[in-house]
Amino acid sequence: MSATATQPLPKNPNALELRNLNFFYGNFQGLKNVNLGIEERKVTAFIGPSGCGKSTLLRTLNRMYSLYPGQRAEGEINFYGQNILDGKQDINLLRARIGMVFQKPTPFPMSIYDNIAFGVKLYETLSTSEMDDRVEWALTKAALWGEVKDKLNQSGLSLSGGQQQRLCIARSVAVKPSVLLLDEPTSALDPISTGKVEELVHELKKDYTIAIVTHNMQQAARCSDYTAYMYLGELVEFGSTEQIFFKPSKTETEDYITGRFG
Ligand SMILES: Nc1ncnc2c1ncn2[C@@H]1O[C@H](COP(=O)(O)OP(=O)(O)OP(=O)(O)O)[C@@H](O)[C@H]1O
Repeated sequence: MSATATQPLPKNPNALELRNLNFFYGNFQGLKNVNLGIEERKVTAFIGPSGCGKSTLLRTLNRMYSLYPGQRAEGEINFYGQNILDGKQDINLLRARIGMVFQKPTPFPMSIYDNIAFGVKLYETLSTSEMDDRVEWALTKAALWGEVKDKLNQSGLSLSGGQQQRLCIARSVAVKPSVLLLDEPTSALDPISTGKVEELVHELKKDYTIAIVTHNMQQAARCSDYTAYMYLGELVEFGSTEQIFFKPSKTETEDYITGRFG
């Protein structure tokens, strides 16, 4: 037997490393001492019952919370070695490098083309033809180009829900992030659109590190390489998706996975 057949594949470096991460909504502690590494160019899923802190955790990863007074994070979130919680971060640049897609599709009330170009213009000065290329590239990455290439001047709001969500993914991808945070990206979509977004996640992980919050256990099992099970603000268990689903080491995880929770 060759050596490679018995050895685990080498891991990619971690894009993000959370160390003793605590998060507070005023006096309420939403995350409790979370430690976790998010591997580069893999999909990490966050699962757990409603209110366990999945979205809170995702929102700390690009400091989305800092838009809201009274919310604060303590500890470290090292993004390729740099702690993004320290005061020196350029938040706009950080959000370009760590993009986020929300549960409900949120296209801007502008054309499909401008939905993509708008964010790019904040960070780069491109010629018209370079911008055309970037728009096509991002829409192709988001598996939407074929459906919209003849109507780029139509409003983004004229698209179906599933198309709008892929437009939002294209918008994030267009600024060439290294990490994509997806917060229940398919919960407002029908099964066909959900399937398309899941295929897209699979494609995108070749180039991007992805963290996805989902309520849908099958989705976590289908899409992710790693799964984190959270409960009451704590990270209960983290491991390969196969291990978490087939050999969870904690009873709490097993109860949740098998539907015995609650
Ligand atoms: N703006 C806020 N102010 C105060 N508490 C909040 C706020 N947002 C969330 N929380 C609380 O923080 C905890 C974690 O919420 P969070 O939205 O992260 O959970 P979740 O696991 O994503 O839940 P769901 O699956 O229902 O979306 C919950 O107890 C929630 O009530």
